[in-house]
Amino acid sequence: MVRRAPNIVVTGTPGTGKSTTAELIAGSSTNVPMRHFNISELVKQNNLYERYDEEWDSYVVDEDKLLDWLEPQTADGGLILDWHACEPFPERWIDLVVVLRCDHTKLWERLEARGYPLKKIQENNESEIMEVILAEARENYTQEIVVELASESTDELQANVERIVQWIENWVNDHPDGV
Ligand SMILES: Nc1ncnc2c1ncn2[C@@H]1O[C@H](COP(=O)(O)OP(=O)(O)O)[C@@H](O)[C@H]1O
Repeated sequence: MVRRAPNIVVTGTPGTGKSTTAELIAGSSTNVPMRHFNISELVKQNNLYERYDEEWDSYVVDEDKLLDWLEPQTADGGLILDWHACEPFPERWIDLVVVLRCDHTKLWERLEARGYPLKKIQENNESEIMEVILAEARENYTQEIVVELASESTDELQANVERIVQWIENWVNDHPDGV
């Protein structure tokens, strides 16, 4: 199957703005239709988990099941994979990895507003300070496709969406026969 539109990962610590960004990209009026896959929701809806972890109030993803489910979807491209991890996605599927970043004080406020328990806020805050997801992206994908973007204000949100949409259009123009 030929990929006629790129597959993009939008990753980052919870609260950095992945879903907001991905939704806006998918909703942009462009001639390249992109589908937003919120992986956490998708895992719940399709039972792609091993179990529910009560302590962390989250599902433990069955990565084999997730990848088997995603593989046919990725074949013709046009996916935005929105998740707080990127390492499981095979490099051959992916054309761009966007890592969203947010100042840890702002992130703390966003997670507090979301009603996360203190322990979960602290864990995510620390992960953002330690650049865990950025390191994961850099370790697992060729450097040219990894882009780090600050997402701390609505101006930045809008600029990021415009930049990614433009990147998608350029990709399609540069690959008239797909990849
Ligand atoms: N660039 C931004 N500037 C200001 N607020 C933002 C920005 N990006 C996201 N938000 C807000 O932060 C919260 C978390 O965003 P969300 O997209 O759900 O993050 P994630 O999907 O990474 O967990 C939401 O309330 C959202 O409106």
